[in-house]
This record gives sequence, C-alpha cells and structure tokens, in this order.
Amino acid sequence: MRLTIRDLSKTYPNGVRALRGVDLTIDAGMFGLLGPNGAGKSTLMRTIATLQEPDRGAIDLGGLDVLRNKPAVRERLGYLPQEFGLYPNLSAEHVLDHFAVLKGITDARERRAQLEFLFEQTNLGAARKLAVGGFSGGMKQRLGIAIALLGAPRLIIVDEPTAGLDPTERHRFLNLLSDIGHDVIVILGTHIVEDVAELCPKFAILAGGEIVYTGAPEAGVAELRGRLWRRVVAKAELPELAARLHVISTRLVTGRPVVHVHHFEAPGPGFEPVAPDLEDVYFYHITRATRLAARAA
Ligand SMILES: Nc1ncnc2c1ncn2[C@@H]1O[C@H](COP(=O)(O)OP(=O)(O)OP(=O)(O)O)[C@@H](O)[C@H]1O
Repeated sequence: MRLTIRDLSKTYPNGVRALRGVDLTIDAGMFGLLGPNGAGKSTLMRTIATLQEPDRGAIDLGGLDVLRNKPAVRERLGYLPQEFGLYPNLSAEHVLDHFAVLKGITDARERRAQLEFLFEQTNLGAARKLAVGGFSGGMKQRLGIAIALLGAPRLIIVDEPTAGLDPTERHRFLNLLSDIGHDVIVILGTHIVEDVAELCPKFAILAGGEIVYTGAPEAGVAELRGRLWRRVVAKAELPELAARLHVISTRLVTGRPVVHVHHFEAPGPGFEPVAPDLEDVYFYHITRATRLAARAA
C-alpha cells in the first residue's frame, strides 16, 4: 500500500496559503508529519481524510484516486482528529458500538468481536462501562484511536494525539500506535519531535505549507554531522550572532542561553562541535526555509 500526494495546494478564503505544492510518497508503516503550529499539517491530513477539498493536486491511495472516490477511501480510513467531542453521559462501550454501526459493521456478532479486540488493545476494558465524560485525556485519546481502528482501516491518520498528555499516558499512546499492523499506513501529525524520534522510520517536515524535508530520521541526523556547533552566549550577543550565522536554535541550559549553529567549520572562538539529534534536524530545516523565504522576498 502506498499513498502518493502530488502538487497539493490550498488557499483559504481569507488568503492564507496553507499548502503550497505538497509532494509526498508514504509507504506502509509509521510516518511522522512534523511541523510548527500553523504549518498546514491539519489541512493536509484533513484533505487526505477526504474532509476538505484542495484547490489543486492529486492523492492516490494504492491505485485509488482519493479526491474522486471519497466513500471508498472512507471505508479504508481511520482518522483521529485533533479535537473531537463525545456525548459525556454515554459509556465507552456505547460510543464505540455507535461508531462501529456508522462504519458499516452491521453484524452484531462481528461488532462485539471488534469491540472486545479494541478494548483489549487500547487497555480500556476495565473502563468500558464508564461514562466517557469522566475519562482522563489519555483515556479519551485511547478511545479515539479505538474508534479510528474500527473496520480494520488500511490508512490511519492521527492529528497531534499526544498534545496535553502526561508522560505516562503519552508513552502508553505511542506504544499503542506502534502495535498497529506494519502493513497499514499510519500518518502521525505532530509538533513534538520526540514522538517522531521514538516511532517513525520515515518522516517529513512541513513549514509554511511546504515540505522542507522528507526522509529517515537517521539520514537527517547524518546530514548534519560535523556541521553543528554550540556555545553558551550572553543574551545581548544573540542579535549579532543571528545576523552573522545560521543559528538554528537557542535553548536555555540551567538558565543560560546555548546556541546551536549550522556551519561547515568552527564559526569562531568558544564554539564546540555538537552531535546532532532529530530536534536539530527539525530546527535546521525550519530555519533554513525561513532564511530562504526571507532572501527571496
Ligand atoms: N478554515 C480555515 N480558514 C482560514 N484559515 C485557516 C483555516 N484552517 C486553517 N487555517 C490557517 O491555515 C494555516 C495552516 O493551518 P493548519 O491547522 O493546517 O496548521 P497545523 O500545522 O495543523 O497547525 P496546528 O498545529 O496549530 O493545528 C494556519 O495559518 C491557519 O490559521
């Protein structure tokens, strides 16, 4: 199964260009879609999920033209949106059963079997009779993924699923995602770099509606090896450094700013080499795109 996206563009009526000629090829397995707030991740995922129209472009799912065969795509799709409401007084079992019917699983025995399996998989068995209004954020997200997994979808899209979860629930959720079959395409949209580092053999970075990087996390890290430098700086130095060098990030380490700079050799006294990680890859490509856009303007 392969998902191919070609030249996908979307401008909202207010003039925001949310997607600008997006090209992506996504094979079975976990695929991370990483980008800052407003990058266009939700727009891209909603378009793949047939919930909104692009202005231009094509999407193909294993030979199926997604934009022209929406009902057929929906049969193969599981989608966990960023925000979703559930009737708070209904039990988890009632909710899941209801969505199973909507998904077209009309045979009662088949529906029972799927509910058993999904409550087991999402570790919500003990809570199935409880009203969802009392669920924690993590339980709600796990119920959301159970809903998305109904009907054994071939394409699963989850939008920012770990935002707001505590570390225990976040790990539980990521483990759950990693257990989904390997012959299924799972697109994980997130702004959390560690989610991608922990789960995704392939990923893309979306910034300003454009794909600015796509590949394997290790390849992205390898490209930066030997080109990354760090230095503890005074806050007052930052503007001058940023004007002169490609500063990819400024982090506070025990209250003092530490810059990471992309440069082919040591950029000056006091800089020491640093081994890149995926966060550096993310910041490098985001800042590079911003610099290129500023130069073109
Ligand atoms: N319905 C809409 N009408 C107008 N502008 C929109 C609409 N939906 C999104 N946008 C704008 O399009 C851009 C991309 O939004 P989108 O929600 O796709 O980004 P995102 O990467 O998912 O961000 P976030 O993580 O904040 O949800 C943003 O500038 C956003 O304000």
